[in-house]
Amino acid sequence: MSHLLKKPQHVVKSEGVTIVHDITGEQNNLEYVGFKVVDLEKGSFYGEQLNGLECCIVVLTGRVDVKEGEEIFENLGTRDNVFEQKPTDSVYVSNDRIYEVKAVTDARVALCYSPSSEQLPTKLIKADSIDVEHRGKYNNKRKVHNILPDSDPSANSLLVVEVYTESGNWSSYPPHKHDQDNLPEESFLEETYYHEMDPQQGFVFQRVYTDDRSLDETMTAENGDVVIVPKGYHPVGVPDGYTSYYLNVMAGPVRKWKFNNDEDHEWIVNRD
Ligand SMILES: O=C[C@H](O)[C@@H](O)[C@H](O)CC(=O)O
Repeated sequence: MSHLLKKPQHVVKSEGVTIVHDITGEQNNLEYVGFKVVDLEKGSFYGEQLNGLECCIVVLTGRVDVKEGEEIFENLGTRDNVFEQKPTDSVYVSNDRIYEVKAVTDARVALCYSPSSEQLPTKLIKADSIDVEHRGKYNNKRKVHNILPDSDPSANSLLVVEVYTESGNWSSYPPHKHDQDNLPEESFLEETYYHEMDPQQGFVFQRVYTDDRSLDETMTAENGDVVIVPKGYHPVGVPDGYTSYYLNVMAGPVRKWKFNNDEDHEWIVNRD
């Protein structure tokens, strides 16, 4: 199995709290991006101190309260299943703060981390404030919820989006990369993909590859899997009959999403 593919681990942390994915610290081969998925049973709590990291708490499913200092954001979340395709609520929490999530219902949250040293205000990113973007044509149509895009100055290094790709379509396509710290030509952003499938037994094909093919991994990502993108192009293909969801976390030395398409496939974009 590719070293870039991470299967759900489901580690019980405490009563009612299960760590589905923990891609942080030693087990993380990324320098900028960290990622966790946590399942919370109704009434349970999960919290942490953010030393030198900022975090975007994305309420994937269910309802939660989020507390940071004197701030309490209650009954966050808009959906019981990501495939309701409604934007959801998120909370941005900056470095050196302590937050706590309480599950109002059974819930699944994504914790998206990146380095931060200039403490910024805690911010509720309401579902109804999310920019919904329709990209692509022919068979590369996809819908993007821009949760923390680089146009939003609320974070220091973190970028978070979620993407829906319908049956028979491709996304992150034509293949593009953002692995050069060379602005204004290209930015260097590591990336993670948290995948879900509808129906659940579905899968997508994801390739992660570089121009010189020194990295060239093609993976089958199933429901709940995470794919790590340290560098290179990273297209996703969705088989007929299934809908793909993924949550992207990106971060690097500069908080700018400036990518370049694989020249071999640039023609895809230029069709009428
Ligand atoms: O670089 C960003 C990620 O590859 C996805 O967020 C991608 O841009 C989504 C898409 O436009 O298909």
